Amino acid sequence: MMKLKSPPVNSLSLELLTEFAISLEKLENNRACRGVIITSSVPKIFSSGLDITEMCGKSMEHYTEFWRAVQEIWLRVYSSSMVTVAAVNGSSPAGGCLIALSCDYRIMAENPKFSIGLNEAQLGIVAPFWFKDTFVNVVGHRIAERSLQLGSLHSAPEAHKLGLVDELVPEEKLMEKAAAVMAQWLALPDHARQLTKTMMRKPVVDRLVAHREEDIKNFVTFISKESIQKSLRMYMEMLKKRKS
Ligand SMILES: CCCCCC/C=C\CC(=O)SCCNC(=O)CCNC(=O)[C@H](O)C(C)(C)COP(=O)(O)OP(=O)(O)OC[C@H]1O[C@@H](n2cnc3c(N)ncnc32)[C@H](O)[C@@H]1OP(=O)(O)O
Repeated sequence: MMKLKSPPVNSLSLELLTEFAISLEKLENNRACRGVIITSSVPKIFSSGLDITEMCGKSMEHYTEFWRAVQEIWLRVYSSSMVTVAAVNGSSPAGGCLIALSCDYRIMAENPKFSIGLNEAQLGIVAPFWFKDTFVNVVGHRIAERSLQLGSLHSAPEAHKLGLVDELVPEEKLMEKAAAVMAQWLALPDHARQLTKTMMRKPVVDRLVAHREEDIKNFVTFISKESIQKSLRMYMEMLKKRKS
């Protein structure tokens, strides 16, 4: 099991992304480890997505390093040879949702206050093509298009209805259910499951691998624009105001 632990909201900072990638690599290289449940140890939050402070007021070099780390975590989770189950025990906007979408199966706590979705448009930013591709592969084109254009955050019941999460369970049963799902998936021979997973996901993975540097350049150019920086600052201020 891998528990995200970076209070207060598990925002995906460069440090957390790097630690996450190292831990995944260790598991991946351990032949005895055939599956991983990804969850959070922060109450009510799975992950608040990318750490916005990493994308505000920093240098081009920093944005480059940060975005490479975001790509890396997606490549590792999405193309993992292990069975990956997301036990979504709290809200999971944007990058947090991407982590869950990249797993093989998603179980979410049945709490209508928890929300999940790719809400980038609400921040004035655009989800990159590989976020979009991952989303489309889970929910289909129409639902992904509407949800992305509106930057929707869906409540847990709504997310289940849309197929964004596979199952809802009472919070106290989440880990038990995740373990049961893992056992079910691990009952199959690894090679058949792994080859099937690769067949289904390879086109999307290859697309980023082929355009990785271009994608970084795009991100750095986009995020460095004063208008985008202004939107992000305003969004952070809104988060802080909402609190007080
Ligand atoms: C070509 C260009 C491509 C660009 C693609 C970019 C792709 C990905 C985008 C992202 O992932 S951007 C991140 C999107 N995330 C969000 O919109 C979530 C924002 N946060 C929230 O909605 C809430 O914080 C929460 C997660 C629902 C939790 O609410 P709660 O009430 O429990 O906590 P808060 O009081 O709101 O927050 C505590 C503390 O954390 C700060 N914070 C929250 N989220 C982030 C974040 N993502 N990054 C950095 N910091 C975050 C928040 O401001 C509070 O700070 P303080 O006021 O305590 O200093």
